[in-house]
Amino acid sequence: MIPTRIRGRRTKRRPGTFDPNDAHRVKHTRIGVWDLYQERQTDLPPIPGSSRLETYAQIIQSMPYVIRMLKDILSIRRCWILLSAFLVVEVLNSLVPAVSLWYSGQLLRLVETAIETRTVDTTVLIHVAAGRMACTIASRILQYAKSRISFPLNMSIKQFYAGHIFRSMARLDVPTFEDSITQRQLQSAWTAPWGSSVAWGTVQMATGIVMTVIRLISQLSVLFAVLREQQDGPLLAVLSFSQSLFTWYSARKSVFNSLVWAATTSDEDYIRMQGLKHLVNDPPHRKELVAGNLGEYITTQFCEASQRVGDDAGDFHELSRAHSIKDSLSIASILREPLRELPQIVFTLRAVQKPMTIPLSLASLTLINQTATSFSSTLFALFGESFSLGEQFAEVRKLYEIENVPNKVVDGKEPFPENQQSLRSGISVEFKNVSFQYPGAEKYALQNVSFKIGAGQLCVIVGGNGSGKSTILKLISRIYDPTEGTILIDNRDLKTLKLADLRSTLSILFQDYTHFPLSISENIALGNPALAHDADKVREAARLGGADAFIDRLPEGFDTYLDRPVRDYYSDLPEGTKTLFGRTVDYSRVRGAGGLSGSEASGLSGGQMQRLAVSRTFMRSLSSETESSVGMLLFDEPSASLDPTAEHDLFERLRKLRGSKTMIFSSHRFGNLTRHADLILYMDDSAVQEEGTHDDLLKRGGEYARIWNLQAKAFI
Ligand SMILES: Nc1ncnc2c1ncn2[C@@H]1O[C@H](COP(=O)(O)OP(=O)(O)OP(=O)(O)O)[C@@H](O)[C@H]1O
Repeated sequence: MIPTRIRGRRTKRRPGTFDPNDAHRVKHTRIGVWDLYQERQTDLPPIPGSSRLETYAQIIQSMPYVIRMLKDILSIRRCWILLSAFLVVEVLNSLVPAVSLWYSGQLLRLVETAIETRTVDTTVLIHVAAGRMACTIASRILQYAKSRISFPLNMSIKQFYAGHIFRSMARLDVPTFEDSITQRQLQSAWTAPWGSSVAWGTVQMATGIVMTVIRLISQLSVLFAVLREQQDGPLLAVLSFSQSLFTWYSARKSVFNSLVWAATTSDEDYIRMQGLKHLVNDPPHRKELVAGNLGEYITTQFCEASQRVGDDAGDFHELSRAHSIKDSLSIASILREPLRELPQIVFTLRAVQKPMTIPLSLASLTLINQTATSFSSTLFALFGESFSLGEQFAEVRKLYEIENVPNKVVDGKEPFPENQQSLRSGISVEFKNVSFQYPGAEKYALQNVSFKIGAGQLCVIVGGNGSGKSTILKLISRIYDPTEGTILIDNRDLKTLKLADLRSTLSILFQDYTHFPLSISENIALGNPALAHDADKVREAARLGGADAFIDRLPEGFDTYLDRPVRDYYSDLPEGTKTLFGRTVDYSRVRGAGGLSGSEASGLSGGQMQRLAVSRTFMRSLSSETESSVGMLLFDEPSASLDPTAEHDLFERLRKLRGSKTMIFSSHRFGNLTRHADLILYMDDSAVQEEGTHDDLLKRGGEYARIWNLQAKAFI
């Protein structure tokens, strides 16, 4: 059990080490996918709160989505049983205060009879007193049952919606994903408070409000019936209500503490899920995700991993909270409530013994006092909840609307290519008066650009920084659409072609390539999801990309995670603890803070990173099974971080392996590549200034020739 006792002080750092394997001093607990190690006799700090989501919309507008959400929740396995049980427990729970009040009224009546007639029915007295006690115990047990049912219900709902959101996000293109409105929408759907889901929060809030109303009405009816004939009732009620308000306010204060504990997970599927989540969530990966047609594959992978892990796949703090709830039904906690009631029972019994000396109004006071405490806090909760209901329903609407966010790059209808075999001899591409502005940018990245690259040609685009080279490659792969002009692929308008078909015929290495927070093997394999499980192909691609040698030197080889997407948790470790769970302890992090951290340093050089990216491209374009599915290879500065030998080797391999497919390079460097090019486009100021072969351009004596001579002289 994780103790949750709250203490208002921080423990002092002390010398020594924290060794999770020291069974004498450290206790191990398994919580879902997490292993928690606690120094004995220490507590886990409570989890800090999180902010409310900002939304403003009408309940009516969101109602169809709320109904759909309910249908979805009921369709989840086990959920309708859990939800029914949850509702039954909630209804019973909200009726308990009224029943309890009724018993108190009966006690009052007994006192009244005792004063008037000097007699008491002992059997009824015992019956009523026992009933009153049973109510408090029932209330505690119902609360426990509620927590136990809520947890699996929440987890199932959360898993369901994680898949839903993941799918909605994976299908978005770059301009839509970069759009700030879409970003906000995704953010609110993905990051719910306390790791719970919007859907579960809505269920809780809606049932909470209904139950609060039931509780208030039943309490009020019973109180009215009981106090009908009592004098001084209103005055006593006002006094009691102000007292209970004060109690309610002061009970809200809490303090945090920090003690020695650490938690880690070694669940492969959970770690991978977090990696995939980053992949779909982080903007730097979006281009490759879109161009690589990875959406469907990673969604399947995520859902499969999610299914394998099941409900254990939770954030550490969330699971630990549930774990502490599970163990919180102690004898002391059951007795606490009855003990609080004891004074009233004792008072009543005394009233029975000496009816003449105790004024009846004192008994009424106790009753009203007690009711007021629960009544006022319930009423306040109701106010708070009804204010947020509209907001919460709007969250549900957003949750469903993200699956309908239209992509800005509109899909074409025509299949491509007509003949798969034709890809072997490459694809032609033509720009006709193309101009392009990045969303939100004032300047044109391309202005009135026209050129034609024939099928099977090797084209090199050269030019200074910001001249528009990368933009040409992004437009060919429809990461963006031109603002003006037309692009033809094999003489067909690019926009009419099915996006998935088009992208599967292209293999692109972006200049600002990213690495996914997954294993090295998967980083390469995602170049071609169809062959992702073929370890030999992955190794071959790594060899062609010049990455196999350094990967083999890594302790975990191809299984190495470049960025471990799941962090370890620890708090107040003794200073001597340099490593934990085989990894370096990072003291700079806020200790015990929840959520996903930034990435761990991968320790690879820029050149090694680039080799990995090139390997991914090889995986896509040069595996024999898929040879015919790629007809054009696009490389944006593939050798920027490579040393001269590695660059030379890479170009040789690329030239040999491309066969007769079209290949386009973007480069700053003039030389090795440009001399072999069928076509050179020299770009400057967002436009193509010169075009032709190396010899043509040298003869022409323009800017290309000038820069070539400049570079050649530098090596003399
Ligand atoms: N995502 C973007 N949003 C806004 N402007 C952009 C974006 N990407 C590029 N630009 C701008 O568009 C212009 C062309 O950029 P592009 O990346 O095509 O140039 P480049 O020739 O590839 O440059 P480099 O050689 O430095 O890679 C530049 O002015 C650049 O600042």
